Amino acid sequence: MWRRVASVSHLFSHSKSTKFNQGASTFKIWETFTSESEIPTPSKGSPFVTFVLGGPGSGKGTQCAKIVEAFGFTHVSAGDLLRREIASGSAYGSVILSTIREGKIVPSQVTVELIQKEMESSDNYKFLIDGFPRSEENRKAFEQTIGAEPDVVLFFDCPEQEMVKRVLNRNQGRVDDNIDTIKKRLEIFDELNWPVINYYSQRGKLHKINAVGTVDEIFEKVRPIFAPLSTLSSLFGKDHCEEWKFVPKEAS
Ligand SMILES: Nc1ncnc2c1ncn2[C@@H]1O[C@H](COP(=O)(O)OP(=O)(O)O)[C@@H](O)[C@H]1O
Ligand SMILES: O=c1ccn([C@@H]2O[C@H](COP(=O)(O)OP(=O)(O)O)[C@@H](O)[C@H]2O)c(=O)[nH]1
Ligand SMILES: [Mg+2]
Repeated sequence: MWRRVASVSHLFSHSKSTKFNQGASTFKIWETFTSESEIPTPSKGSPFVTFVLGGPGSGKGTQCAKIVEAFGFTHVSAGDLLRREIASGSAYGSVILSTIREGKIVPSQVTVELIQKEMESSDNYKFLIDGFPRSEENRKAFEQTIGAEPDVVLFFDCPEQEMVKRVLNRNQGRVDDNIDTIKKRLEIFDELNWPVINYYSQRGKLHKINAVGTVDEIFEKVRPIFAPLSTLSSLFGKDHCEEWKFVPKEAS
């Protein structure tokens, strides 16, 4: 279900000044809409953020590519940003590399800064944040730094055996796609990611998707979650859609 909300000023209550929270006028625009007009009014815009969660090999990246193609999101993969940072020879590179090798989680400050830069350099307002947040600490750091909460949270639910099989067959030359690191990543996922999943489930934002099946079968479960976005785009145009927020169904 979709409804119009009082813009997004509530999303930015703890925020620093970022590209996305400078529109103090947006609440006034909503007041104008509710009191005087039935026609949606363009606002300064706000990010439409989707977090994409799931264990290693659950198919997050694969499904993100399909969502980008169908719904025009910008894909921000936290893992890819970290790997790019290593490849660039940055000061953080060696710490990131050893953390990834051990299957642990890179300090939130580093990851959030990379995500923030990526979001701010994009002209798009729809973002898929893939593989993040991996812990409650990650989640809180994002909220505080970016000043936004996710509108939608996808969780690809996949049995461990299937995840291990997929990761071992991934063939992308990743330093962490070996059986020892996968075991550690699964342990860390169990310990630190479940609290994040439960947090969003309690807030009614979580869409749990059974990640077993073909890529297309799984995408057919994802598609209806975003279908209202394209309906709104065709009815009102992009600017007007920035004024709409998704009100998710109860988590399944
Ligand atoms: N539904 C699926 N069935 C079988 N293999 C899949 C499926 N989805 C993705 N894969 C493959 O599994 C591996 C891991 O997928 P990926 O999207 O990288 O997962 P994640 O980003 O969650 O680690 C890749 O080699 C991918 O091609
Ligand atoms: O927010 C993040 C995302 C990734 N990682 C690190 O990067 C690795 C690979 O993450 P990616 O999301 O690429 O792995 P996937 O789940 O897709 O296999 C993880 O195991 C972590 O060590 C991290 O520390 N923080
Ligand atoms: Mg991935």
